[in-house]
Amino acid sequence: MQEHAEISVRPEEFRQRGDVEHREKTFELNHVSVSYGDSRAVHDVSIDIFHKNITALIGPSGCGKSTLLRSLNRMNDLIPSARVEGELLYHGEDIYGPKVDPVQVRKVIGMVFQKPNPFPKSIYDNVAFGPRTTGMKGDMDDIVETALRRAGLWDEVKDRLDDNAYGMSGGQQQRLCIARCIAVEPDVILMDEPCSALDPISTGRIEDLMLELKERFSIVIVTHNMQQAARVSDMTAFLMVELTADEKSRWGELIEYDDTAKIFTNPSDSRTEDYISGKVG
Ligand SMILES: Nc1ncnc2c1ncn2[C@@H]1O[C@H](COP(=O)(O)OP(=O)(O)OP(=O)(O)O)[C@@H](O)[C@H]1O
Repeated sequence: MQEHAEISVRPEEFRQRGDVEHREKTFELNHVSVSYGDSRAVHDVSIDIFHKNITALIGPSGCGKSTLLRSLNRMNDLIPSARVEGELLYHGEDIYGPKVDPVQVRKVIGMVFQKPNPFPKSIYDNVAFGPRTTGMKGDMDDIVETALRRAGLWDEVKDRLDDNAYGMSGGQQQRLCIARCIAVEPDVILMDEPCSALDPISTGRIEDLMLELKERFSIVIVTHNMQQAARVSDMTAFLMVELTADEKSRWGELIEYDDTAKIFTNPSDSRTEDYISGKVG
């Protein structure tokens, strides 16, 4: 953590607090909107995202799920036209505060992408990359092994750590990317459709892994797969694309946010029900 950063919560410190296992807020979004240039992608989202929960963002293509996800760790900063409005608090602190270092934010709030994107390096070096870059203390072999174990990959790769990551299967590569993300001990893992490039067996392994990882990390996942959201998530946010009458402008809006069980069995909004039941979408 750089001295000037306003974000003062350290994951290890947060984990040591004994009384926060459930429903402690990791994020508070108050009237968050994200635009690209003049075009609004997500409008006026207010939700709390809870500690050690899996939170799913679902909704039809273009409703702004990925945009909203990227706003949680300032990945949108990397898109020059992107602008975030409203208040986005992380453990009570403004993540867009003027003194916050976005690089530090992305270390504490890691991200796994749709397509596995390992570096063209050895399996070991992929996992060691983050800890080396951030100057993490400790024995590097231990750090790498712990991350690979937590990602459910150790037994498969322990005898080939020097092999190039490109020689792994897609599912293994995605678990390697998860290992790379957790090697720097983040607090939150953002996952943008992490299984969409994977076969059903690899998808099942990642879902099992998510359920294990939430013992330690908060997870926010964008998924097109409603069964996946229903299977793994604790909370679900459903977004939809809204259109102006002349259909010239469109933007994403939050329709409903609740316990996943409620969203999938007894949603409050008929639009959620229509989407979940496949009537629209
Ligand atoms: N880098 C960008 N520059 C300009 N517009 C963008 C950019 N990324 C997304 N958008 C626009 O923002 C809106 C929301 O896109 P976003 O990818 O967040 O939606 P999504 O719900 O994740 O979609 P999908 O499910 O298809 O991935 C869309 O209209 C999209 O065209």
